[in-house]
Amino acid sequence: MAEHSFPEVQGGGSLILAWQVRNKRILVVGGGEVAAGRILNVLNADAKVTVVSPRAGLNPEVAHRIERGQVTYHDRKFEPSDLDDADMVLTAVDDPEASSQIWRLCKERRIPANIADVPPECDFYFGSVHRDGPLQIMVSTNGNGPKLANIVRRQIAANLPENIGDAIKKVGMLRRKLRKVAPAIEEGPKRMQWMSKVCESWSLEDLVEMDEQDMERLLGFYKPGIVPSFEEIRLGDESGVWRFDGSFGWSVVC
Ligand SMILES: C[C@@]1(CC(=O)O)C2=NC(=C\c3[nH]c(c(CCC(=O)O)c3CC(=O)O)Cc3[nH]c(c(CC(=O)O)c3CCC(=O)O)/C=C3\N/C(=C\2)[C@@H](CCC(=O)O)[C@]3(C)CC(=O)O)/[C@H]1CCC(=O)O
Ligand SMILES: NC(=O)c1ccc[n+]([C@@H]2O[C@H](COP(=O)([O-])OP(=O)(O)OC[C@H]3O[C@@H](n4cnc5c(N)ncnc54)[C@H](O)[C@@H]3O)[C@@H](O)[C@H]2O)c1
Repeated sequence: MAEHSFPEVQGGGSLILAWQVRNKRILVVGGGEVAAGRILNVLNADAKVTVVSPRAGLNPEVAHRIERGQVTYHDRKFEPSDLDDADMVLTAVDDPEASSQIWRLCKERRIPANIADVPPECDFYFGSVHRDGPLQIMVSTNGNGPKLANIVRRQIAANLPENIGDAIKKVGMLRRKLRKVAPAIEEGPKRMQWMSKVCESWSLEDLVEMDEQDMERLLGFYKPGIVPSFEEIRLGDESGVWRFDGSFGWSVVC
């Protein structure tokens, strides 16, 4: 029997996920610079954010979010009842005792929490995030060097294709249309194979250029399992691809 080679387990890492917090209630305790960063992160993920922090200690960015009504605000120190309707808690206060009390209460109530500055009291760490439309890249050094996470993130971002976010947007549109054209669960493998071929064979520029009409035309080739090139799609009737004879493109086993 052939010897399999499976990945080695490398313990000591984090489970990096894309946590869906849309409309989840997130409590941020503290209104300083660190809180400002946390608030932006969770607003970018469409959470419902409540901030508890005395007005005197508010950072200008946090004050701006409050003024704009982007968050619900309580002008006072933390009280245990603040946890009553929280799905997640983020603390960023300059008071270690208050931090630890909040952590203990969160544990009792099984609410996931991030306590800034106290890694052993964090259920999850934040990371350094690059965002370009639907694309998000997070770098974590697992508590070893947050500043280095920032530096690595910027280096990665500088080396990305300029139009990657727009290309991903277009692929998202095409996938949603494809699921309308071929909604059956049994079609999953064929859908996935066809989408993979589109992503592999079209350049990012092609994907960015692709308009609604191109998408409709391209989707016309899903049934026979073919992926014409962008040029063939744009040329339309002149390209010959519209009179498909099975001699080009990729065939997908149905
Ligand atoms: C990535 C980022 C995300 C964010 O916060 O959103 C983030 N810290 C950032 C910046 C930053 N933080 C600190 C400095 C000063 C320089 C330095 O110390 O290096 C700088 C640099 C700066 O400010 O530019 C100080 C610091 N941070 C922590 C401690 C406690 C400790 O280590 O014990 C101390 C020491 C306090 C002290 O010594 O007193 C702990 C954590 N900070 C984390 C995340 C988690 C681990 C992430 C990872 O390892 O990858 C973790 C474990 C928990 C958490 O907070 O979730 C964000 C960069 C975002 C960006 O700019 O892109
Ligand atoms: N993890 C990280 O990435 C990171 C980076 C830098 C600093 N820190 C740490 O995070 C903490 C916050 O940093 P900062 O620069 O935002 O501090 P800051 O002093 O600017 O802000 C602290 C905020 O907490 C509020 N506050 C204090 N006690 C409170 C309570 N009981 N209830 C509600 N609000 C309360 C204050 O009013 C203020 O708005 C500090 O402990 C700092 O050392 C963490």
